[in-house]
Amino acid sequence: VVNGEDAKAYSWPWQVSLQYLSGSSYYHTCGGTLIAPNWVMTAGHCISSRNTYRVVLGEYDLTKVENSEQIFGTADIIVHPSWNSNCVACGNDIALIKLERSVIINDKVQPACLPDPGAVLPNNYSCYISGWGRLYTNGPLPSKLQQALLPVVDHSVCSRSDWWGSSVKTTMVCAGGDIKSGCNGDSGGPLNCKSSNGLWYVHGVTSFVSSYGCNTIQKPTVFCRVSAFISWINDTMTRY
Ligand SMILES: CC(C)c1ccc(NC(=O)[C@@H]2CCCN2C(=O)[C@H](CCCC[NH3+])NC(=O)C(F)(F)F)cc1
Repeated sequence: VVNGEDAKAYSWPWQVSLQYLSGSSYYHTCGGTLIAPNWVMTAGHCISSRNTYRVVLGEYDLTKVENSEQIFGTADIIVHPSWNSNCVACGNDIALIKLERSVIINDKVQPACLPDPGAVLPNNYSCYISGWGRLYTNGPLPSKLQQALLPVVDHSVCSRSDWWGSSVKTTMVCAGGDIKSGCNGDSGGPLNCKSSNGLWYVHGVTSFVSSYGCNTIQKPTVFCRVSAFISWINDTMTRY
């Protein structure tokens, strides 16, 4: 997250650190969202069949053991069947991870609410991105979870030729476009949006930023629009 701030510890209790095994150590590679006691939602581009992953919940400072962490192996990983790793512009950048067992729900680990099917947020609606992605383009990863307020940019603006043009589809959500943005390592994490009922809903899965720089003006962070995939999510959680 570029130009964000330290999140309050455990204030996004559905935030996940997806980590891959390299040698004898695990490394943070992507974010994710807990959506059920044994299911995590992340980005399709975070998954490689060559990797072994683990999922950490109740995480805050990646460099410390805080005794709130719950660590799980994966029982199954289902990448959206229409995800094409050669075409991030095509969308469908979403995957589901079935955990080897259910999490212990507590004040630091809770599932997120998902939006109603088809729900589209209006231009300028305030949402927060959260993650342990780079603090600036080509910069370091933070230790503590970061967050930044990113206003939603509706499709009509986001698809303007001097914005993302036809690279952005209606199955995506744009947010930001100024000096705040997601950055590499935030992939797969949540776009957290507060509803009028006072609950937080995850409307986006962090998908891409400009390859010219994470916080490039008029290149908002682009998210997979969760409300376009509710049926697939429910079907998949039922079938696997
Ligand atoms: C739509 C198309 C023109 C396009 C637009 C933007 C990109 N961006 C990028 O490639 C930049 C550079 C590093 C990784 N990256 C990204 O945007 C990666 C996803 C890459 C998926 C494609 N391999 N995502 C992230 O870094 C993020 F923002 F989700 F945390 C790539 C392609």
